Amino acid sequence: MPPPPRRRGGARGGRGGKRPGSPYTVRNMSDGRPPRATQEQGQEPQIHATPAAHSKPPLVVEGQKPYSDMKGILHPGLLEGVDAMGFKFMSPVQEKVFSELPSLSSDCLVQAKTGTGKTAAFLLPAIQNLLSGNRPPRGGVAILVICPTRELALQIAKECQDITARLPQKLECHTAFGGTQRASSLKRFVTGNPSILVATPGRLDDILGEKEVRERLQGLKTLVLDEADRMLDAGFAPAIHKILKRLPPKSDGWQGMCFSATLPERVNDVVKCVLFPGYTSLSTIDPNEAPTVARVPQFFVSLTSIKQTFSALLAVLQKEHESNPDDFKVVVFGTTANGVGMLYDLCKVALPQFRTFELHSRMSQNARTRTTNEFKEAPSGILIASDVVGRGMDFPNVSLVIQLGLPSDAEQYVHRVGRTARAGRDGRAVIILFSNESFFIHTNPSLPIKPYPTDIVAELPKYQPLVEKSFPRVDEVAKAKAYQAFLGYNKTYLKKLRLQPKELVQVANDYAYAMGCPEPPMIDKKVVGKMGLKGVPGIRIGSTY
Ligand SMILES: Nc1ncnc2c1ncn2[C@@H]1O[C@H](COP(=O)(O)OP(=O)(O)OP(=O)(O)O)[C@@H](O)[C@H]1O
Repeated sequence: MPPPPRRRGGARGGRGGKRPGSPYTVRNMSDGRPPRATQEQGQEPQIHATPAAHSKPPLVVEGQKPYSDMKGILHPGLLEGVDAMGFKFMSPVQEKVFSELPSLSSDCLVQAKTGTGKTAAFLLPAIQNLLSGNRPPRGGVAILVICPTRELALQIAKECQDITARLPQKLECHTAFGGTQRASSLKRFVTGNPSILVATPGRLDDILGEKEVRERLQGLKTLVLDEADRMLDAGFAPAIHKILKRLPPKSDGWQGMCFSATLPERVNDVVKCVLFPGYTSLSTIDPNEAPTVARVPQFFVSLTSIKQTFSALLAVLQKEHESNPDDFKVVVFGTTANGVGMLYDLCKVALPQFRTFELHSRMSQNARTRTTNEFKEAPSGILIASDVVGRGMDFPNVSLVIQLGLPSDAEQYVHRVGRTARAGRDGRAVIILFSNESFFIHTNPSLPIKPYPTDIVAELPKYQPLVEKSFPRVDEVAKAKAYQAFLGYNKTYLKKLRLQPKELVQVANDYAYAMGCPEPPMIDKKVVGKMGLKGVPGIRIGSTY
């Protein structure tokens, strides 16, 4: 039985208000210079406006308070700003923050589902706070937002720019993230008047080494950790702690705000570094409910062999397209950047009828920003992506999310699913796992993932010829890199996959055969050593690229 046709946001009727149709620019540590026509390597990235309001139904459900109720609490310029963005009513998390925070400058830990307006829920109180007289001297940063990825930093800065666009006095929002020229952007920052700074941890930590930058942050009023659980996990926590050491001490009284769709228990132990004891904890999620959006039917396809991976991906894409040809904007998540590069090459060859996009950390920042903008504006198409856009990114109208391979944890699964069904729309999600990865479904029973409604596996032989015909046209180096990345990624999950190193190599070799490789690509001796796979039979030592 094919999946039923989907309804998209229409039941809520009406559309959001008008948004300007021209591209917005976000300054990257700049002081308001006009947008560039093209983007040169290392120069300021620009992010385009989310497409005009005609594609954007309101996020709100009946019974939410209108923003007009905030007269006298929010600055009239901010109210005009949100109105121009099409925000007539507060989303539940926005309403909760305004009604339940003891004051707009209170410390808080806030959880709400993906795509429900958390960005405005932290920007509005923080900016209002700044406007109410809590402004540091000229050139000082009042609001610092730290988030995990460059794309997200640009997106948050753009939303900040939209929100503040109608204020009588311009507030400069700067960004700081890697992949852009450090010296010139730093100069713009220290010579500008940056009231708000949106940054990723690596570059922020780096520029805080400069005395002038530290001085700019001495009057900090609000620190926001967006995707707080990610910012405080083992990967980012060391950088965050280093950053905190160079900011004014918490005892200076700055406000701490931590936001995420997922806040696992362990976060409570670490948020103390930015929140005072007694902080307000807010959630719009019932504790017995899964933190995925209820409107997203979620399915899994369990493969008997890794060899079926590619035919399964093509099968799911084609099936989903057949059932909803007019509503087909898809994000496919792979597990590694090189794996994503190869999948993109495959899809480009095998599915020429669709517009395909690729986005991962091995691309230049310019290419990443360009693809982000293009996919935001595309009415349909397939984005093959790694986790650089797994959290926070707001690509309008994504109708389907496919995850190919094991997510690192339940939180990552939830955030990826959250790229669909945003701002009140509907969406679907499918995860494709091979037998050893299927434990993910059983070990996360709270996730509402059901078997895919049709027996995809039985139909795979139909799709195999397309895989076999397409792979000879995919670059051999891309395949070799994907193979190596597959081994490296899965090596870290050996125990969970219930595989011995030798068995993993066999699985990886099957993956290579499925890509049409006559024999497994060679791997450099040093790399094999680093992976801890030295001496494991089945690996071919040598150099492929
Ligand atoms: N009050 C509102 N009315 C209409 N649209 C809104 C409102 N608030 C936010 N939106 C829109 O909803 C979409 C999702 O918002 P946002 O990106 O802030 O979600 P989020 O909760 O931060 O998601 P994630 O958990 O993925 O980071 C955006 O397109 C935003 O412009």
